[in-house]
Formats: sequence, structure tokens, C-alpha cells
Amino acid sequence: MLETFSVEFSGVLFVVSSIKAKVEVKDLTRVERIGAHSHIRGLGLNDLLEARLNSEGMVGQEEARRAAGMICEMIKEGKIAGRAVLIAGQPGTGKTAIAMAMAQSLGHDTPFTSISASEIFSLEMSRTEALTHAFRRSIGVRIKEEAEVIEGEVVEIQIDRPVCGSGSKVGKLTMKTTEMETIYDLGAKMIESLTKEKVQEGDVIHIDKLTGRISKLGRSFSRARDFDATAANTRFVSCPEGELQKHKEVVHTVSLHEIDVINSRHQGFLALFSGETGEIKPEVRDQIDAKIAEWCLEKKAELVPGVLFIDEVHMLDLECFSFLNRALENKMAPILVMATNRGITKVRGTNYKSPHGMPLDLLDRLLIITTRPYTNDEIRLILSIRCEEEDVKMESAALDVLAKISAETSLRYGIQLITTASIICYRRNDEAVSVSDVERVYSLFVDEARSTQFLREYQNDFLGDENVLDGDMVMATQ
Ligand SMILES: Nc1ncnc2c1ncn2[C@@H]1O[C@H](COP(=O)(O)OP(=O)(O)OP(=O)(O)O)[C@@H](O)[C@H]1O
Repeated sequence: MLETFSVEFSGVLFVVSSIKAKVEVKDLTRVERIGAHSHIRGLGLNDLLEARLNSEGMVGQEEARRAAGMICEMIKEGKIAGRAVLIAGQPGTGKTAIAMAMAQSLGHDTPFTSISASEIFSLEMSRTEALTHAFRRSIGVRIKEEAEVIEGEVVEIQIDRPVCGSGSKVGKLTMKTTEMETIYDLGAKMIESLTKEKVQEGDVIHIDKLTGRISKLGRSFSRARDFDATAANTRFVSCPEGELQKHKEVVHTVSLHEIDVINSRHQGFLALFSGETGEIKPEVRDQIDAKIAEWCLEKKAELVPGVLFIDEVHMLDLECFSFLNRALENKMAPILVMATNRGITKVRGTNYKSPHGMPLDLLDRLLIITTRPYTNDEIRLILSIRCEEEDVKMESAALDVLAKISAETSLRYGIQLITTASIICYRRNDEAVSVSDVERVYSLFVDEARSTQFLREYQNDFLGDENVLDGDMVMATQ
């Protein structure tokens, strides 16, 4: 649901918009697709920020998870801006998984933007503009508004349809708190909103007097036994106390980028949907920053520094790195978390070699977290978590074989074999994946090492550059 509202302070009109994920009646978790990191639910730390061996979908990597947990605490306090963290380690050692776990443990209130460094290289806007977008998307602004609201439990909704069949509907809405009950007259627009929100007797609702917007807060406890069955996501709340009409502080959280887009002259909030937000003039941003700083001083707004995660950071070039160096000095900078699997390599676009393909001056200001290769037991545990996530039953012996294969090839390859092996098992009409199913998919789908071996044997039969394999092998996706 897109909700647009205007805030007017000191005569300047700023339009801000917040996109609220409307809680759908349908249980969305059932139709969610399973992604590479969908089993990760958090960092799996205890109160002392120590990593549990296997918790919230995370296994092993205790030191890295603990360090990430400390960074999260720093972010939650919201006082520190402009810190940068680098997660460095071999491919498949859980760098992205740790970043995703950080996003989960920070919760919905903290903005988290995740990009891959290669996304910056777009033809539509300059690299520094694309990075600025990402930076500003990671800073939230909590804007507080005083609003006149009617809040109470719905006692009765009475809608009168015109006798002739045409003309607008009118009606009456009876609402109560623990202390009073009032009847309100309803016009056609309010009736439409009530119908749209599917408001029923027994619901506790909130009506914004200025805009007429209705929000359902939940179902009253006193009416919990009205139905034999209720939806899984039904929230029960108590009937409000005191007056029906009250002044309430309403808080909206939007990102700086959303405010930029809506206030840039050539854009409208619809640009947020199309994603084609284009370049935004620095003057617009300066004006917005000045206004927000003013609101913060007046305690009408609060900045929420979030996290910008840049994966495959070695794909950035010198211009981008120098931009990052400068942008981190800004008071409004988010916490920057980067990940790379590169060792000592060339900085993109130069002939200079440097650790992780990043300039030394930037490396110098980073907190670096390293990830280490997994033990066989850890790999087995991760694979069993993935089996559960993908709803695949696997015999213990098959899991042992798959863990051994993963240790010799890669964890990612092992994870890929889970679904494919389960298809073969399904065809056999069996319930659990067996060792022979794993062996079958291992022979059907080759891993990177076997594929390279195959190329070495048949190189001359392929089209393309000769003898590349004997020279420099292209590293990963670069
Ligand atoms: N400690 C862990 N606990 C649970 N799952 C993990 C863990 N580490 C990695 N995984 C899972 O293994 C897969 C590969 O990990 P991930 O993509 O995080 O590796 P990476 O270090 O980012 O690799 P690359 O350097 O190639 O980008 C993912 O599905 C990830 O969720």
C-alpha cells in the first residue's frame, strides 16, 4: 500500500511517502520462494553476543558472527555513522549469509540496502550518483506528526442503501472505548473505506480525522470467541481506554532517497515504483539535508542510520573507492558493510595491486572481519538445514556423502545437489534421498573442477581463444 502524506514545517512543503507492506490475509510464507539465504533468520547470538554453534539458521563462523553482532549493536544505538566494515574470506564461506543475518537481526525498522558492486555500472547514471542513491536509501528519517484521531472498538456498523437503488449510501458507526460510546454519521466515502478495510463489529480501528484514513489495529479481546476459527495473522488487542477522540503522535519512517525522489522536480512518487528515479540535483539534496537537520534539532524528526551492504566490492573502481572514502565522512552516512572473496589483486581500472583489490587508504579505515573455511561437520549441518528449508528428507548416509562431496568441491555445489537429488528420489517414489540419488546427480552435474578438467581434455573441440587454460584463468565473474 502506498501512503503519501505531506508534512509542512516553517512554510516549506515536503512530500514524503511511505510504502507499508500491507499485511495480506493470505499466509505469504507458504508461497515464498526458497532463496540462497532464506534459511538465515539471524546471527544466532546469545545475550553476551556469543555465537551459538547452530542457531537461527547460522552454523559455525563464531568469531565473524560475534563481530557482526557487535556492529549490529552499534547500529541499533544509532549514534555512530560512517563506519565501514569489510567481510573478507574465501568463496562460499558465508560472507553474504552473515550480511543477510545482520539485516534480519536489525529488524524492519533499520533500513538495510543490499547491492552488488557491479550494479553501480549502469549506463543511465554515473557511478557516484548510483552510489549516492544507495547511501541515501540506507538512511531512514523517522518523522513525527501530531494527528487528531478517533480510536475505539466498533460496536455496530449500519449502512442504509437508498430505496430507489441509486444515490449515495449513508450510515451510522457506533464506536466505544472502555469509558464511552458514540454514534458517528457515515458518508459514502467513509463507507467505502470501511468496506475496503473489511471492518467488522469487534474490530479496534483508528480513523485519522484529517484524511479519513482508516487503519485496523486488531480485534478486540472481548470478541475473541465470536468465531470458531480465526486467521493465523489475527491480532487481538484490548479495547482502548479514555476518550474516543484524541491527539496522537504518528510516526512515519521514510528513507532519504524516497524524500529526494519525491521532491526532485522531474520526479513524482510514481518513480519509486518504476525504479527509474534518474539523477537528482545536488541542490535538491542539500535543501532536504538542511531541512531534516532543522527538524532533528526541533525534535520533529530523527535520523535512523541503516546499513548499506556492497557485495563483491572488488568490482568497484578507483573513482568509486574515492567516493566511498569521502561519503563516509558525512554526518548522514550509514554503516557500510562490504564483502569480497579476493586476495591481493589489481584495483579495477589500474595496474596497482592491493589486498582485496581495494586502495590502502580505504582499507585503513575499515574494520575487517574474516571468515574461515568450514569443517566437514559444519558443512553437514548447513546441508541438513538446507534440506529442511527445501522440504527434502535425506537419509543420514546420503547426507554424509553430500557433505564429503561439498568439502571436496564447494558448499554451493553441495547445496545445489539437494533439490536435484530430491527429484530423482521423487521419481523413484521414495520418501528420503538415498546415497544412490546423490551419486546419480553427482555424475549428472559436474562441479567447477571437473568442468575445467573436461575443458582441458577437449579444449581443441571448443570455439574460442586457444590455450586460455594454460595462461591466466579468468577469476570468478570478473
Ligand atoms: N555459516 C553458515 N550458516 C548457514 N548457512 C551458510 C553459512 N555460510 C554459508 N551458508 C550458505 O551457503 C551458501 C553460500 O554462502 P555465501 O553466499 O554466503 O558465501 P560467500 O562467502 O558470500 O561467497 P562468495 O564469496 O562466492 O560471494 C549460501 O546459501 C549461504 O546461505
